Amino acid sequence: MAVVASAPGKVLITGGYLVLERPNAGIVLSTNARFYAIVKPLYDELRPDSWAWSWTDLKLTSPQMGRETMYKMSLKHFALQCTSSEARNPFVEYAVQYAVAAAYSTFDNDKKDLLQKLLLQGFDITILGSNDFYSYRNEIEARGLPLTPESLASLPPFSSITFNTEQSDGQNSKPEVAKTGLGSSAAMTTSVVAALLHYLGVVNLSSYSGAQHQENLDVVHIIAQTAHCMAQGKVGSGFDVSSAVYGSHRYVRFSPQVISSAQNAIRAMPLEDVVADVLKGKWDHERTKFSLPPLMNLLLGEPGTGGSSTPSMVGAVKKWQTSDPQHSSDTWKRLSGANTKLEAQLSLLSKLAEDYWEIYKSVIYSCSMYQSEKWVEQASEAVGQEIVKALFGARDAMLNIRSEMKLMGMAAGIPIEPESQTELLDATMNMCGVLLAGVPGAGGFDAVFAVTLGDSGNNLAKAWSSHNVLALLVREDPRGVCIENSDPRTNQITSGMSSVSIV
Ligand SMILES: Nc1ncnc2c1ncn2[C@@H]1O[C@H](COP(=O)(O)OP(=O)(O)O)[C@@H](O)[C@H]1O
Ligand SMILES: C[C@@](O)(CCOP(=O)(O)OP(=O)(O)O)CC(=O)O
Repeated sequence: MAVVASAPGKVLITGGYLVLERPNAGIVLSTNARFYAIVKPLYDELRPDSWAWSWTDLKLTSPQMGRETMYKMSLKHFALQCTSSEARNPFVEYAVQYAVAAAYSTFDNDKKDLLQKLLLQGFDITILGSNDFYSYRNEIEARGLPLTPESLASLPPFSSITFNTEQSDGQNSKPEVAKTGLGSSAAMTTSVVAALLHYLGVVNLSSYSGAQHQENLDVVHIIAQTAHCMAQGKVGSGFDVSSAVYGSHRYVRFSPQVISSAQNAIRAMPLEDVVADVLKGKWDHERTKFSLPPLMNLLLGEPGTGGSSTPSMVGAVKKWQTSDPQHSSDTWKRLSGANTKLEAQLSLLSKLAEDYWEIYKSVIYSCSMYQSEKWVEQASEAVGQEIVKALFGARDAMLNIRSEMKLMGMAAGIPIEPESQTELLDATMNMCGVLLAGVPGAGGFDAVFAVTLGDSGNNLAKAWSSHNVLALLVREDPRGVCIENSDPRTNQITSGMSSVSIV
């Protein structure tokens, strides 16, 4: 029986760079862009001679990249050998090795016998990412379609991915595939780990509540986070894996030493012991409930194509921190203050919505029809004025975040908020019903985000389109990893809009 798991992509709205260091927090919103992993046995029956095998087979299919890769996996130390000429996928390789090792390290002997049988049937894994993870601007332009969300919705689900062809040119290098910046590798790793852990019986992800479910999610998180770090060859803050597992939240990173046994593993320690160690480690990441206040929407707009490579930008910021400790620390303090302020204003707005729903609703809908300079006129009594004050508090905090991030980029010699994005964000923040806008995560040339009030998102999408910016179909969706009932290709899952095929 096939197991299908899915995990969401993310947008980091506050905390870029700072979230790399504890105890700075980042606000990460998960989205309705999801990555799917479908896991089933490669062979329906156990082959008669399989008892003597010391290797099993793994087939990994990525239809969107036109890749089908075959591996042999050692049943002794879970090493993977690629037996086809296709490109390898380190994220999935580590996900498979760590998930299988997690089963070995947690099962008693009876369960290990069953596990052995499952392994001998081989693994057939298919991975699929929602279109929203990838840039389709070039395709839309090539087809002569307008740069609108409707054109995006007309693409078939799980369309082929475009590779960036430009040569890497150091700091401003482009990633391998043309991406929007929603964290495809973290969502991919998490979906594969969740599907495998569920398939092997390490966790049961079918029930969606209670303490047991939280514990199961924590196991998925630990294995996915460790596999993702190993595949990337670096330890980032982990907000992307965390949101792929838990959904939207306020994140404080884990202490990096918690995965040190995995990093030092090559030294002859069996992988199941390494994974047992990592599972027992003191995972101290924090995740606090957080989502956008009611009647506010997240929108993403793609001004260019291809995105920016995060690791080189992080490297440049770290170099600047070492070379100019005084100024960099001052900038980080100011940024941290502005991040905290934005978070506080959004929380206050959620609270005001809870306590005074009717007034909140009426003020937000009124403001959604005007530019911010007219918002003060939309509130007549005390609570309404408090709501408008909080809206301005959030805007001001965002403006401070943007200017500090821009300065940080200039000091570090990288385009965190490049001039072209500044112009776009300023224009966006001046449109009717737009609360705030910014560059998510590491910034650069990935898609920008905006938070809009009421129904003003449609007008913003139209305005963006006239500025040559493609409004994506992505919206906030606070759900984390989950088990799906079926293959998403049979459901025709799209980004919340029905698909009209034009091919
Ligand atoms: N559909 C897919 N099939 C196979 N591999 C994929 C797919 N989508 C993404 N990847 C892998 O994930 C990598 C992108 O990861 P990364 O550069 O971290 O970008 P992101 O910011 O989206 O996580 C790609 O280079 C590719 O190796
Ligand atoms: C700089 C960072 O703090 C945020 C990067 O955020 P992005 O959302 O830009 O991430 P990618 O999907 O990897 O491009 C690095 C980190 O937190 O690991």
